[in-house]
Amino acid sequence: MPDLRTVADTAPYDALLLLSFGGPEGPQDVIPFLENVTRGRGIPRERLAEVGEHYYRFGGVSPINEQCRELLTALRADFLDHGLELPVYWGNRNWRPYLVDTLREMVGDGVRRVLTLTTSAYASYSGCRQYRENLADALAMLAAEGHPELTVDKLRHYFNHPGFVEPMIDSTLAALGELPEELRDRAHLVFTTHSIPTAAAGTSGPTDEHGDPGVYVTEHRDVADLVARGVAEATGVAGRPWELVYQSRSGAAHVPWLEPDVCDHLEALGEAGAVAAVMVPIGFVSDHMEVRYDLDTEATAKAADLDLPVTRARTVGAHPGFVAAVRQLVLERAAAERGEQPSRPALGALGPSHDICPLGCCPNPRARRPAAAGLD
Ligand SMILES: CC1=C(CCC(=O)O)c2cc3nc(cc4[nH]c(cc5[nH]c(cc1n2)c(C)c5CCC(=O)O)c(CCC(=O)O)c4C)C(CCC(=O)O)=C3C
Ligand SMILES: [Fe+2]
Repeated sequence: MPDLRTVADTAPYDALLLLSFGGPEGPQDVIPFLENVTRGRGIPRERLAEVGEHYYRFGGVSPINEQCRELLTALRADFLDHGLELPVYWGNRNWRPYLVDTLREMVGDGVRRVLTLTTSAYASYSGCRQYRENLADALAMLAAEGHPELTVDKLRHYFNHPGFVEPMIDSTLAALGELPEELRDRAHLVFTTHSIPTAAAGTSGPTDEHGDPGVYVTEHRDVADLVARGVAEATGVAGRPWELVYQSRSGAAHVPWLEPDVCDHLEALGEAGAVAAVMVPIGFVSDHMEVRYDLDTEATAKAADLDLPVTRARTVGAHPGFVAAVRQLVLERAAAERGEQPSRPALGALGPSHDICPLGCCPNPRARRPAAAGLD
Protein backbone atom coordinates (compact mmCIF):
# COMPACT_ATOMS: atom_id res chain seq x y z
CA MET A 1 0.00 0.00 0.00
CA PRO A 2 1.39 3.40 -0.90
CA ASP A 3 1.37 6.00 1.86
CA LEU A 4 -1.68 8.06 1.01
CA ARG A 5 -1.06 10.63 3.69
CA THR A 6 -0.44 14.02 2.14
CA VAL A 7 2.66 15.83 3.24
CA ALA A 8 1.98 19.43 4.22
CA ASP A 9 4.40 21.93 2.72
CA THR A 10 6.48 23.49 5.47
CA ALA A 11 9.32 24.56 3.15
CA PRO A 12 11.50 26.60 3.53
CA TYR A 13 11.57 25.64 7.21
CA ASP A 14 13.53 22.73 8.68
CA ALA A 15 12.18 22.96 12.24
CA LEU A 16 9.89 24.75 14.68
CA LEU A 17 11.44 26.12 17.87
CA LEU A 18 9.26 26.55 20.96
CA LEU A 19 10.94 29.45 22.76
CA SER A 20 9.83 30.08 26.32
CA PHE A 21 10.72 31.85 29.55
CA GLY A 22 12.04 28.91 31.59
CA GLY A 23 11.61 28.36 35.30
CA PRO A 24 13.23 26.58 38.23
CA GLU A 25 12.84 22.80 38.63
CA GLY A 26 13.70 22.63 42.34
CA PRO A 27 14.56 24.85 45.35
CA GLN A 28 18.27 24.96 44.44
CA ASP A 29 17.39 26.51 41.07
CA VAL A 30 15.32 29.42 42.38
CA ILE A 31 18.05 31.98 43.12
CA PRO A 32 20.16 31.28 40.00
CA PHE A 33 16.97 31.45 37.89
CA LEU A 34 15.97 34.82 39.40
CA GLU A 35 19.51 36.09 38.81
CA ASN A 36 19.21 35.08 35.15
CA VAL A 37 15.87 36.87 34.81
CA THR A 38 16.82 40.11 36.52
CA ARG A 39 20.47 40.65 35.55
CA GLY A 40 20.89 44.40 34.89
CA ARG A 41 17.18 45.12 35.43
CA GLY A 42 17.21 47.21 38.61
CA ILE A 43 14.64 45.03 40.39
CA PRO A 44 14.65 45.85 44.14
CA ARG A 45 16.17 43.11 46.34
CA GLU A 46 12.99 42.87 48.45
CA ARG A 47 10.96 42.15 45.35
CA LEU A 48 13.32 39.31 44.38
CA ALA A 49 13.15 37.79 47.87
CA GLU A 50 9.36 38.00 47.69
CA VAL A 51 9.19 36.34 44.26
CA GLY A 52 11.62 33.64 45.48
CA GLU A 53 9.07 32.84 48.20
CA HIS A 54 6.37 32.33 45.58
CA TYR A 55 8.51 29.62 43.99
CA TYR A 56 9.46 28.00 47.34
CA ARG A 57 5.74 27.68 48.16
CA PHE A 58 5.54 25.44 45.08
CA GLY A 59 8.58 23.35 46.11
CA GLY A 60 10.86 25.57 44.02
CA VAL A 61 9.26 24.22 40.84
CA SER A 62 7.75 26.54 38.26
CA PRO A 63 4.78 25.05 36.45
CA ILE A 64 5.98 26.53 33.16
CA ASN A 65 8.41 23.76 32.17
CA GLU A 66 5.84 21.00 32.48
CA GLN A 67 3.43 23.15 30.46
CA CYS A 68 6.04 23.59 27.73
CA ARG A 69 6.60 19.82 27.66
CA GLU A 70 2.84 19.30 27.26
CA LEU A 71 2.67 21.81 24.43
CA LEU A 72 5.68 20.20 22.76
CA THR A 73 4.10 16.74 22.94
CA ALA A 74 0.78 18.07 21.65
CA LEU A 75 2.41 19.92 18.76
CA ARG A 76 4.41 16.86 17.70
CA ALA A 77 1.29 14.67 17.74
CA ASP A 78 -0.73 17.27 15.84
CA PHE A 79 2.00 17.71 13.20
CA LEU A 80 2.20 13.94 12.74
CA ASP A 81 -1.60 13.72 12.32
CA HIS A 82 -1.61 16.51 9.75
CA GLY A 83 1.37 15.51 7.65
CA LEU A 84 3.79 18.21 8.78
CA GLU A 85 7.24 16.68 8.65
CA LEU A 86 8.72 19.37 10.82
CA PRO A 87 10.65 18.52 13.99
CA VAL A 88 9.79 20.60 17.06
CA TYR A 89 12.49 21.70 19.52
CA TRP A 90 12.29 23.56 22.83
CA GLY A 91 14.61 26.16 24.38
CA ASN A 92 14.27 28.85 27.08
CA ARG A 93 15.61 32.30 27.87
CA ASN A 94 16.20 31.84 31.57
CA TRP A 95 16.56 28.15 32.39
CA ARG A 96 17.44 24.71 31.03
CA PRO A 97 17.01 23.71 28.30
CA TYR A 98 18.78 26.95 27.39
CA LEU A 99 18.12 28.43 23.98
CA VAL A 100 21.77 28.32 22.89
CA ASP A 101 22.06 24.61 23.73
CA THR A 102 18.90 23.82 21.78
CA LEU A 103 20.09 25.81 18.75
CA ARG A 104 23.44 23.98 18.88
CA GLU A 105 21.60 20.66 18.87
CA MET A 106 19.47 21.85 15.96
CA VAL A 107 22.46 22.83 13.80
CA GLY A 108 24.02 19.47 14.65
CA ASP A 109 20.85 17.78 13.36
CA GLY A 110 21.25 19.61 10.06
CA VAL A 111 18.64 22.31 10.68
CA ARG A 112 19.42 25.56 8.82
CA ARG A 113 16.15 27.51 8.78
CA VAL A 114 14.03 27.82 11.91
CA LEU A 115 10.57 29.16 12.64
CA THR A 116 10.01 30.26 16.25
CA LEU A 117 6.90 30.15 18.42
CA THR A 118 7.30 32.18 21.61
CA THR A 119 5.03 31.59 24.60
CA SER A 120 4.04 35.23 24.46
CA ALA A 121 1.13 36.38 22.32
CA TYR A 122 1.38 40.20 22.31
CA ALA A 123 3.78 42.96 21.27
CA SER A 124 6.09 44.48 23.92
CA TYR A 125 9.79 44.58 24.69
CA SER A 126 9.41 41.76 27.28
CA GLY A 127 7.13 39.69 25.08
CA CYS A 128 8.87 40.09 21.74
CA ARG A 129 12.14 41.98 21.23
CA GLN A 130 13.72 40.52 24.35
CA TYR A 131 13.26 37.03 22.88
CA ARG A 132 14.67 38.30 19.58
CA GLU A 133 17.73 39.64 21.43
CA ASN A 134 18.21 36.27 23.12
CA LEU A 135 18.06 34.62 19.70
CA ALA A 136 20.68 37.04 18.33
CA ASP A 137 22.98 36.38 21.32
CA ALA A 138 22.64 32.61 20.89
CA LEU A 139 23.27 32.81 17.13
CA ALA A 140 26.39 34.93 17.75
CA MET A 141 27.69 32.28 20.17
CA LEU A 142 27.14 29.51 17.63
CA ALA A 143 28.88 31.54 14.92
CA ALA A 144 31.84 32.11 17.28
CA GLU A 145 31.98 28.34 17.82
CA GLY A 146 32.25 27.90 14.05
CA HIS A 147 28.86 26.27 13.37
CA PRO A 148 27.13 26.61 10.00
CA GLU A 149 24.76 29.57 9.71
CA LEU A 150 21.23 29.28 11.08
CA THR A 151 18.42 31.58 9.90
CA VAL A 152 15.66 32.23 12.42
CA ASP A 153 12.18 33.67 11.83
CA LYS A 154 9.41 34.25 14.36
CA LEU A 155 5.65 33.66 13.99
CA ARG A 156 3.40 36.71 13.99
CA HIS A 157 1.77 37.70 17.28
CA TYR A 158 -1.19 35.41 17.74
CA PHE A 159 -3.26 37.25 20.38
CA ASN A 160 -6.16 37.71 17.94
CA HIS A 161 -5.93 34.34 16.18
CA PRO A 162 -9.24 32.46 16.53
CA GLY A 163 -7.32 29.51 18.02
CA PHE A 164 -6.12 31.72 20.87
CA VAL A 165 -9.36 33.67 21.49
CA GLU A 166 -11.92 30.86 21.16
CA PRO A 167 -10.40 28.58 23.84
CA MET A 168 -10.35 31.62 26.17
CA ILE A 169 -14.08 32.16 25.55
CA ASP A 170 -14.73 28.50 26.42
CA SER A 171 -12.59 28.66 29.55
CA THR A 172 -14.31 31.88 30.66
CA LEU A 173 -17.68 30.16 30.28
CA ALA A 174 -16.35 27.21 32.31
CA ALA A 175 -15.13 29.57 35.06
CA LEU A 176 -18.51 31.34 35.13
CA GLY A 177 -20.06 27.89 35.54
CA GLU A 178 -18.03 27.39 38.74
CA LEU A 179 -19.76 30.37 40.39
CA PRO A 180 -23.02 29.88 42.32
CA GLU A 181 -25.77 29.85 39.72
CA GLU A 182 -27.65 32.85 41.11
CA LEU A 183 -24.54 35.05 40.73
CA ARG A 184 -23.39 33.99 37.26
CA ASP A 185 -25.34 36.45 35.15
CA ARG A 186 -24.15 39.40 37.23
CA ALA A 187 -20.48 38.40 37.54
CA HIS A 188 -17.87 40.84 36.24
CA LEU A 189 -15.16 39.70 33.85
CA VAL A 190 -11.75 40.83 35.08
CA PHE A 191 -9.26 40.43 32.23
CA THR A 192 -5.67 40.42 33.43
CA THR A 193 -2.24 40.70 31.90
CA HIS A 194 1.32 41.36 33.03
CA SER A 195 1.90 44.96 34.00
CA ILE A 196 4.84 46.59 32.21
CA PRO A 197 6.28 50.12 32.58
CA THR A 198 3.94 52.63 30.91
CA ALA A 199 6.96 53.84 28.89
CA ALA A 200 7.42 50.32 27.47
CA ALA A 201 3.68 50.09 26.74
CA GLY A 202 3.85 53.38 24.82
CA THR A 203 6.70 52.15 22.60
CA SER A 204 5.31 48.65 22.04
CA GLY A 205 4.83 47.60 18.42
CA PRO A 206 5.96 49.41 15.25
CA THR A 207 7.20 53.01 15.60
CA ASP A 208 4.26 54.53 13.70
CA GLU A 209 1.96 53.08 16.36
CA HIS A 210 3.93 54.33 19.36
CA GLY A 211 1.90 56.61 21.63
CA ASP A 212 -0.57 56.46 24.46
CA PRO A 213 -1.58 53.80 25.54
CA GLY A 214 0.38 51.77 22.94
CA VAL A 215 -0.38 48.56 21.07
CA TYR A 216 0.35 46.30 24.07
CA VAL A 217 -2.75 47.80 25.69
CA THR A 218 -4.88 48.07 22.52
CA GLU A 219 -4.16 44.44 21.63
CA HIS A 220 -5.29 43.31 25.08
CA ARG A 221 -8.40 45.50 24.93
CA ASP A 222 -9.27 43.93 21.62
CA VAL A 223 -8.97 40.40 23.01
CA ALA A 224 -10.91 41.34 26.16
CA ASP A 225 -13.68 42.77 23.99
CA LEU A 226 -13.75 39.63 21.81
CA VAL A 227 -13.95 37.30 24.82
CA ALA A 228 -16.62 39.46 26.46
CA ARG A 229 -18.69 39.37 23.27
CA GLY A 230 -18.22 35.63 22.87
CA VAL A 231 -19.40 35.13 26.44
CA ALA A 232 -22.40 37.42 25.89
CA GLU A 233 -23.38 35.47 22.81
CA ALA A 234 -23.08 32.09 24.54
CA THR A 235 -24.90 33.12 27.74
CA GLY A 236 -27.43 35.55 26.30
CA VAL A 237 -26.39 38.06 28.96
CA ALA A 238 -25.76 41.44 27.32
CA GLY A 239 -23.93 44.37 28.91
CA ARG A 240 -21.97 42.34 31.46
CA PRO A 241 -19.33 44.67 32.93
CA TRP A 242 -15.69 43.92 32.15
CA GLU A 243 -12.37 45.61 32.79
CA LEU A 244 -8.76 45.12 31.71
CA VAL A 245 -6.40 45.19 34.70
CA TYR A 246 -2.77 44.38 35.41
CA GLN A 247 -0.79 42.07 37.67
CA SER A 248 2.71 40.97 38.69
CA ARG A 249 4.22 44.47 38.78
CA SER A 250 7.89 44.65 39.73
CA GLY A 251 10.53 47.37 39.33
CA ALA A 252 11.15 50.48 41.42
CA ALA A 253 8.12 52.13 43.04
CA HIS A 254 8.74 55.55 41.42
CA VAL A 255 8.59 54.13 37.88
CA PRO A 256 5.01 54.16 36.53
CA TRP A 257 3.67 50.76 35.41
CA LEU A 258 0.28 49.95 33.88
CA GLU A 259 -2.58 50.09 36.39
CA PRO A 260 -4.94 49.27 38.04
CA ASP A 261 -3.51 46.25 39.80
CA VAL A 262 -5.85 43.26 39.92
CA CYS A 263 -6.01 43.24 43.75
CA ASP A 264 -6.84 46.95 43.93
CA HIS A 265 -9.45 46.39 41.26
CA LEU A 266 -11.08 43.53 43.18
CA GLU A 267 -11.22 45.81 46.20
CA ALA A 268 -12.89 48.54 44.16
CA LEU A 269 -15.38 45.99 42.80
CA GLY A 270 -16.15 44.81 46.33
CA GLU A 271 -16.73 48.38 47.49
CA ALA A 272 -18.93 49.09 44.49
CA GLY A 273 -21.16 46.15 45.42
CA ALA A 274 -20.17 43.68 42.69
CA VAL A 275 -21.52 40.22 43.51
CA ALA A 276 -18.90 38.02 41.82
CA ALA A 277 -16.06 38.07 39.30
CA VAL A 278 -14.18 35.80 36.93
CA MET A 279 -10.48 36.50 36.44
CA VAL A 280 -9.47 35.87 32.84
CA PRO A 281 -5.67 35.91 32.31
CA ILE A 282 -5.68 36.76 28.59
CA GLY A 283 -2.08 38.00 28.83
CA PHE A 284 -0.63 34.53 29.40
CA VAL A 285 -0.28 31.42 27.31
CA SER A 286 -0.17 28.85 30.14
CA ASP A 287 -1.11 28.61 33.84
CA HIS A 288 2.43 29.41 35.02
CA MET A 289 3.53 31.10 38.23
CA GLU A 290 1.96 34.50 37.48
CA VAL A 291 -1.37 32.71 37.22
CA ARG A 292 -0.93 30.15 40.01
CA TYR A 293 0.52 32.53 42.56
CA ASP A 294 -0.49 36.07 41.63
CA LEU A 295 -4.08 35.15 40.72
CA ASP A 296 -4.90 31.78 42.32
CA THR A 297 -3.12 32.50 45.59
CA GLU A 298 -2.80 36.26 46.14
CA ALA A 299 -5.78 37.75 44.29
CA THR A 300 -8.05 34.87 45.35
CA ALA A 301 -7.13 35.46 49.02
CA LYS A 302 -7.85 39.16 48.53
CA ALA A 303 -11.28 38.36 47.11
CA ALA A 304 -11.99 36.00 50.04
CA ASP A 305 -11.20 38.86 52.45
CA LEU A 306 -13.71 40.96 50.56
CA ASP A 307 -16.33 38.17 50.55
CA LEU A 308 -16.33 38.44 46.79
CA PRO A 309 -16.76 35.07 45.05
CA VAL A 310 -14.18 34.71 42.27
CA THR A 311 -13.10 31.98 39.89
CA ARG A 312 -10.33 31.96 37.32
CA ALA A 313 -10.43 30.99 33.65
CA ARG A 314 -7.78 28.63 32.30
CA THR A 315 -5.21 29.87 29.79
CA VAL A 316 -4.87 28.14 26.40
CA GLY A 317 -1.97 25.88 27.47
CA ALA A 318 -1.99 22.82 25.19
CA HIS A 319 -5.69 23.20 24.21
CA PRO A 320 -6.28 21.40 20.88
CA GLY A 321 -7.68 24.62 19.38
CA PHE A 322 -4.48 26.47 20.21
CA VAL A 323 -2.29 23.61 18.98
CA ALA A 324 -4.20 23.67 15.68
CA ALA A 325 -3.70 27.44 15.52
CA VAL A 326 0.06 27.00 15.82
CA ARG A 327 -0.04 24.49 12.98
CA GLN A 328 -2.06 26.92 10.84
CA LEU A 329 0.35 29.76 11.66
CA VAL A 330 3.32 27.61 10.66
CA LEU A 331 1.70 26.70 7.32
CA GLU A 332 0.66 30.32 6.78
CA ARG A 333 4.17 31.66 7.33
CA ALA A 334 5.83 28.95 5.28
CA ALA A 335 3.49 29.77 2.39
CA ALA A 336 4.21 33.49 2.75
CA GLU A 337 7.96 32.81 2.68
CA ARG A 338 7.45 30.83 -0.54
CA GLY A 339 5.84 33.90 -2.08
CA GLU A 340 2.25 32.67 -1.83
CA GLN A 341 -0.67 34.66 -0.40
CA PRO A 342 -2.03 32.59 2.48
CA SER A 343 -5.16 33.61 4.35
CA ARG A 344 -4.35 35.20 7.70
CA PRO A 345 -7.12 34.57 10.20
CA ALA A 346 -7.54 37.29 12.83
CA LEU A 347 -10.53 38.29 14.94
CA GLY A 348 -11.34 41.75 16.24
CA ALA A 349 -10.51 45.24 15.05
CA LEU A 350 -6.75 45.12 14.58
CA GLY A 351 -6.15 42.59 11.82
CA PRO A 352 -3.24 40.13 11.55
CA SER A 353 0.05 41.28 13.03
CA HIS A 354 3.20 41.66 10.88
CA ASP A 355 5.36 38.62 10.02
CA ILE A 356 8.62 40.52 10.40
CA CYS A 357 9.15 43.13 13.12
CA PRO A 358 9.92 46.46 11.42
CA LEU A 359 12.77 48.83 12.37
CA GLY A 360 12.42 50.16 15.91
CA CYS A 361 9.59 47.77 16.90
CA CYS A 362 9.29 47.39 20.74
CA PRO A 363 12.68 49.05 21.48
CA ASN A 364 14.92 47.96 24.34
CA PRO A 365 14.48 50.68 27.01
CA ARG A 366 18.05 50.35 28.27
CA ALA A 367 20.31 49.81 25.27
CA ARG A 368 20.38 49.13 21.56
CA ARG A 369 21.26 45.48 21.15
CA PRO A 370 21.28 43.12 18.17
CA ALA A 371 17.99 41.27 17.66
CA ALA A 372 17.25 38.37 15.29
CA ALA A 373 14.05 37.70 13.31
CA GLY A 374 13.32 41.34 12.50
CA LEU A 375 14.59 44.25 10.43
CA ASP A 376 16.81 45.50 13.29
C1 LIG B 1 5.09 41.08 29.58
C2 LIG B 1 5.63 39.96 30.46
C3 LIG B 1 5.31 38.62 30.38
C4 LIG B 1 4.34 37.96 29.42
C5 LIG B 1 5.02 37.61 28.13
C6 LIG B 1 5.99 36.44 28.26
O1 LIG B 1 5.55 35.37 28.70
O2 LIG B 1 7.17 36.59 27.93
C7 LIG B 1 6.09 37.95 31.38
C8 LIG B 1 6.08 36.55 31.59
C9 LIG B 1 6.74 35.87 32.60
N1 LIG B 1 7.46 36.39 33.63
C10 LIG B 1 7.94 35.37 34.42
C11 LIG B 1 8.74 35.52 35.56
C12 LIG B 1 9.33 36.72 35.97
N2 LIG B 1 9.19 37.97 35.37
C13 LIG B 1 9.93 38.91 36.07
C14 LIG B 1 10.06 40.26 35.78
C15 LIG B 1 9.42 40.97 34.75
N3 LIG B 1 8.46 40.47 33.86
C16 LIG B 1 8.08 41.46 32.98
C17 LIG B 1 7.16 41.32 31.93
C18 LIG B 1 6.59 40.13 31.51
N4 LIG B 1 6.84 38.88 32.06
C19 LIG B 1 8.80 42.64 33.32
C20 LIG B 1 8.69 43.97 32.59
C21 LIG B 1 9.61 42.33 34.43
C22 LIG B 1 10.59 43.27 35.13
C23 LIG B 1 12.00 42.90 34.82
C24 LIG B 1 12.33 43.01 33.35
O3 LIG B 1 12.28 44.12 32.79
O4 LIG B 1 12.61 41.95 32.74
C25 LIG B 1 10.59 38.22 37.14
C26 LIG B 1 11.55 38.86 38.15
C27 LIG B 1 10.90 39.04 39.46
C28 LIG B 1 9.77 40.07 39.41
O5 LIG B 1 10.10 41.24 39.33
O6 LIG B 1 8.62 39.66 39.37
C29 LIG B 1 10.20 36.88 37.09
C30 LIG B 1 10.60 35.74 38.04
C31 LIG B 1 7.51 34.11 33.85
C32 LIG B 1 7.84 32.71 34.41
C33 LIG B 1 6.69 32.23 35.26
C34 LIG B 1 6.94 30.89 35.88
O7 LIG B 1 8.04 30.64 36.40
O8 LIG B 1 6.02 30.06 35.87
C35 LIG B 1 6.76 34.42 32.73
C36 LIG B 1 6.11 33.47 31.77
FE1 LIG C 1 7.81 38.46 33.83
